[in-house]
Amino acid sequence: MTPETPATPGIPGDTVIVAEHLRRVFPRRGRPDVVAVDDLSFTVRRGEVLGLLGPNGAGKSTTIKMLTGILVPTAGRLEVAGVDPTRHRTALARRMGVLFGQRTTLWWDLPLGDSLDLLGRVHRVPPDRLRRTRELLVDVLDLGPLLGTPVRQLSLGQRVRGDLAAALLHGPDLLYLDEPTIGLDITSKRRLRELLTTLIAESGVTLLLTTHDLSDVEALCRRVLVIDHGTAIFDGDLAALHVAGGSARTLVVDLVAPVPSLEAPGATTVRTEDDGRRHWLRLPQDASTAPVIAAIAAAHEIADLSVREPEIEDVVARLYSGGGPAVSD
Ligand SMILES: Nc1ncnc2c1ncn2[C@@H]1O[C@H](COP(=O)(O)OP(=O)(O)OP(=O)(O)O)[C@@H](O)[C@H]1O
Repeated sequence: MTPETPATPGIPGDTVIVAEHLRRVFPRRGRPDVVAVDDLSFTVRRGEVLGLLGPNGAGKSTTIKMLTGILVPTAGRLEVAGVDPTRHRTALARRMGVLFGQRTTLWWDLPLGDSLDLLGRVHRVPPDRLRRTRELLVDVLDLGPLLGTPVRQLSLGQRVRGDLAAALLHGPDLLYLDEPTIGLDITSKRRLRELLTTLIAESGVTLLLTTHDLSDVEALCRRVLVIDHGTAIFDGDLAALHVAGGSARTLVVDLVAPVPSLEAPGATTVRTEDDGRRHWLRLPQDASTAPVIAAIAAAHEIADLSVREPEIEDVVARLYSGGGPAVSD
């Protein structure tokens, strides 16, 4: 494997991934080709945690597969740790961990422990280091009681934990997690997120995560890349995502005496119910509710009120559909 970092002018030296005008087409016999990834460009710096979001079929898994070298791009340029992943797949595999939540990389018929040992040998991890890392992962992922169980007998949550151990066994500094929490119960999800949070903080790993669970993104990612129809429609941090999605806070006001419409400076009434007793007012996400509440209270007797923060789900859904501002109701 050649250079560690890309020598592309204008790209910071700690950049680990460079994707430029990436395209991947799947030809189909007798039917139109599928353009899974289309003119996708982005960079990732060392230690960054990037959430890859997009609706079903947007091209997220195809992108991850190109990054790992499993799939060859039809066009465009891809550089991972300074090399072309399809030409240096084996060398990159030593520093890369991959988890596909929907399928296992473990041997189906082998006990989990044997699978892990075998993988350690495949990656040529020195025995001492393998033993230490294996012990640590077994402890943190609570795999002890499962080591003797054939992978096919593990529950989904147990299997994903086993797969995560497999992905981390050789100490990768680049981690691709494709839907790691899919199908997990709330407790397993929380544990996995906590583990990843610790890993990110302690090891400085670069992590690319695809998920449909936006609470994964809120828990783990600072930056998100939203893909739709194979191309990037947003690249930035979570705060910018709210701005791009037209996020709004919603003030729900219950009045003692009904009014047909409620006016307040800085807010727009978006809904009225209960014969004019309950009103929904929308404010920009960064606006203070205090002056709006004060203005309403000066003119009306308030029975109750609540503020609803925008849901990231609504914001992202708006982006997918290219729609207007997100309003929580
Ligand atoms: N091997 C293949 N042959 C033909 N078409 C494919 C192949 N792999 C993926 N596709 C198509 O490419 C498009 C992108 O698929 P991809 O799996 O990358 O999407 P995704 O964003 O990961 O979706 P999801 O959220 O549903 O997992 C889809 O239309 C899919 O049907």
